[in-house]
Amino acid sequence: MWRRRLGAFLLRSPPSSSSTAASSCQHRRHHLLPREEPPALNRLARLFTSQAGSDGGNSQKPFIAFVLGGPGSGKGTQCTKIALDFGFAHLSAGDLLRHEIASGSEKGELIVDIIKEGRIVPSEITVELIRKAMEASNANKVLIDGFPRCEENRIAFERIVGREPDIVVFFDCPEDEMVKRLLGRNQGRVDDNIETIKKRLKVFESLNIPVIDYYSSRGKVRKVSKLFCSAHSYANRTTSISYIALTPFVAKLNGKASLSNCKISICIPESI
Ligand SMILES: Nc1ncnc2c1ncn2[C@@H]1O[C@H](COP(=O)(O)OP(=O)(O)O)[C@@H](O)[C@H]1O
Ligand SMILES: O=c1ccn([C@@H]2O[C@H](COP(=O)(O)OP(=O)(O)O)[C@@H](O)[C@H]2O)c(=O)[nH]1
Ligand SMILES: [Mg+2]
Repeated sequence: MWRRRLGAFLLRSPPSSSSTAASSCQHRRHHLLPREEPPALNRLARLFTSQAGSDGGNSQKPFIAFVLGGPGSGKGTQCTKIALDFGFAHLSAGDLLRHEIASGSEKGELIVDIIKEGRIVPSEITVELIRKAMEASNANKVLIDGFPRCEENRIAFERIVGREPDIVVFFDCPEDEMVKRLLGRNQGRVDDNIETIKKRLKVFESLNIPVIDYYSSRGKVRKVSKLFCSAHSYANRTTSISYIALTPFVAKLNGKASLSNCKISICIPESI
């Protein structure tokens, strides 16, 4: 009785309006975030069925999932697990930038200053690093973690790579939880201090949320709700939830035609 199914938390309505793409990284608030919906596993079944017949995995193009969420929302943690379990290549935009810094290049000097201030690195630098990493990985399923950070990033990616993502997984973590996690992350990062964290949170709200709104309006966003993102004592379940966000698509890629092959629901205590 104290348990309920939650697969449907991740299912969103189909696109209801056209894009509101901005041409540059502007500061603004947004109202098109995906809605929470009541349980409806039949909708999941329909979604799966509608995907199963399409060109699942046979095309030359890799399947692309953008993984977004505020700083400290758990993107990297979840991507590592998804990559292991589902055979995705995990490309972290932040790690690619930090790698460039570590290489001692001139570009790296510019990047480190921007990261210290919590600002966004010019699109052409990041997109080029991602494009090269995608090419080098030669993977047919790619998680792009922490990118695009703003509308300008998104537009540059779509122009240069010539693709939209297939889906966008969004970790909607409460701000206080993100701050707590970042302050405890202990990876010696130049940006995990309270001053920079405040700036990063502002940049996330004003520049990254519009990207999520945009993809939401195109029906691509699978949101992991605040409730589950903040459930730190249920880290494994949070992982299961990100599986659910991806499962219909992974099943499509694997060419599986039966729902019984998918992890389509999990049970959690009502209390969290
Ligand atoms: N569900 C969770 N509960 C508690 N701590 C978490 C959870 N997910 C991630 N963390 C921790 O929070 C910090 C930030 O996680 P990370 O995956 O690096 O987030 P992001 O990539 O979104 O910034 C890390 O120290 C990580 O171990
Ligand atoms: O596409 C990107 C990804 C990251 N960053 C910069 O790199 C920092 C760290 O990004 P990362 O994704 O590693 O941080 P996280 O959100 O995982 O804490 C960000 O604050 C930005 O300054 C950026 O400019 N563009
Ligand atoms: Mg990260």
